[in-house]
Amino acid sequence: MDKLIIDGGRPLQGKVRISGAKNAALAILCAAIMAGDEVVLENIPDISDVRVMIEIIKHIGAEVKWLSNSSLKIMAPSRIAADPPCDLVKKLRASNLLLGPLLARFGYAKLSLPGGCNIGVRPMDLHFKGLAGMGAQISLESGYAVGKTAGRLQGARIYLDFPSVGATENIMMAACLAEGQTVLENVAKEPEIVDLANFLNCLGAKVRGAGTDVIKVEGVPELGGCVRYAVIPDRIESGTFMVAAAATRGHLVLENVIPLHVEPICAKLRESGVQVWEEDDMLTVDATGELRPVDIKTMPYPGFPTDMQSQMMAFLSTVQGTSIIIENIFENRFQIADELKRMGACIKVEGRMAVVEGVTKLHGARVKSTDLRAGAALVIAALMAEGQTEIENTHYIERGYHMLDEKLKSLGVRLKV
Ligand SMILES: CC(=O)N[C@H]1[C@@H](OP(=O)(O)OP(=O)(O)OC[C@H]2O[C@@H](n3ccc(=O)[nH]c3=O)[C@H](O)[C@@H]2O)O[C@H](CO)[C@@H](O)[C@@H]1O
Ligand SMILES: C=C(OP(=O)(O)O)C(=O)O
Repeated sequence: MDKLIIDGGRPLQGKVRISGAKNAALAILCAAIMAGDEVVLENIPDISDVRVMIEIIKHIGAEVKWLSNSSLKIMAPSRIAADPPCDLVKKLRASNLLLGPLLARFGYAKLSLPGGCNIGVRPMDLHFKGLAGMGAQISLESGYAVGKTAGRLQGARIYLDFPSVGATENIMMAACLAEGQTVLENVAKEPEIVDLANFLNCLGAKVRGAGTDVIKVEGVPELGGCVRYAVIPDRIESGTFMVAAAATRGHLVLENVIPLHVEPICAKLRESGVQVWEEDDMLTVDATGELRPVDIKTMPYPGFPTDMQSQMMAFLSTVQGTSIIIENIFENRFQIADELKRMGACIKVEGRMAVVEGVTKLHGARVKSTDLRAGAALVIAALMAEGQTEIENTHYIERGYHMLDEKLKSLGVRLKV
C-alpha cells in the first residue's frame, strides 16, 4: 500500500479487534534468539517491522516459520551464521534490541546503527553504558556498533539517566545470561517491558521487578524450554482506534484490549468529554456528546505516551477551544502539524509546545505521512474531514498497524489503497 484515499465525514461505528503489540513483539523476537529450544509466539502482528525483524534474525541463522497469520515458530541458531545486513537493520529502530541478546549468548555483535522514523536524535548511549558496565567492550566503527565480551557478561548495578525503553530491554535481556545479579535502576515501566520480562521468565530467566523502577535479574547459564507465549495487545493501536472514534464523534467497541495499559489515553479522552467504558478485555468509546479541549504532556509510562501524541493532535484540531500539547520525548514529533494545517487545522508550534485552536471542521487534502504515528494521525484527520484525503507514504503506517485498511473498511469507512 503506497497511498490511502479516504472519504471522510462519517462517525466510526462498530467493533474492531486489536492485534498484538508491535513493540512487545519486536523485543520478544530479539529475546527468542537467546533460547536453546524452539519457541512459539502467538498474537504477533503481521506488520512490516515484524517482517523485517524476522528477516534479520533469519540472517543470523534462526529458523522462523509463520504457523498462522498471528503465530510464529522460532528456532534460534547455536552460533551466529552471519552479521545482520545493514540495509535491513537500518529499516527499523528495534533492531538495536539485538545487541544485548547477541552479546549475552554469543559474546559478539556487530550491528549497523538502527534506523526507523525520523522523530528525533535517538542515541544509544544508555544501551552502551549499561552493556559496558556488565563487562562488554563496545565500540563504534563506521556506523556499526560492535560489542565483544571475553566469557560471560558480569552482573552489575546500572543506573539509567533516563528511563529509556530500549536501554531497559537491551540490558535486561543481556543480564539474563550474565554471571551473577544485575540491578537496573530508574528503568522504563512500559507494559512491553513487563511482557518481555514475562517471556524471558518463561524461558527460565530470573527477572523480578519489571513494571517498577528497579529490575533485578539473577543470571542463568542458558535459556530454553518449550515455550508458547502470547504477546500483549497493542495499546497504541487501541489508542489510535479510540481517538479515531472520538475524532469522528463515533461509537466504537474495541476487543482484545488491556484497559489498564490504555488508562493514560482513557483519562485524556474522558477529560475532553468522551465516554469510555471498560469491561474485561473490551472498551467502548462514545463521543456523541459535547467535547472540550485538553492539555497533554508526553511522559514515560504511566504518563501519556508519545506514540499517541500525533493522533491526539489530529483529534483536538476540531475540538472547540485551545489545547496545549507538550512533547517531552521526541523533538521531531510535531512535523505532523504542517500536514494537518493543509487540511485546515490551526496549530502553532514553538519548540516542544504546540498550541491547537479547534476549528469547526477539516477538509480533505493531499498529505504525506512523515512517520508511523503521523500517518495514523492523518488517517484520523481524513476520517473526520469533509471530502476526500489522499495520504502518501503509507509504508510508514504499515510499520505498525496490522490490516488497518481492512479494519477501517469493516467499520464502514470508504477507502481505496
Ligand atoms: C521499538 C520500541 O519499543 N519503540 C518505542 C521505544 O523507543 P526507544 O526505545 O527508542 O525509546 P527510548 O525510551 O529509548 O527513548 C526515550 C528518550 O530517551 C532518549 N535516549 C534513549 C536511549 C539512549 O541510549 N539515550 C537517550 O538519550 C531518546 O532520544 C528519547 O528522547 O520507546 C519510545 C518511547 O516510549 C516509543 O516512542 C517507541 O515506540
Ligand atoms: C516510534 C515508534 O516506533 P520505533 O521505536 O519502532 O521507531 C512508534 O511505534 O511510534
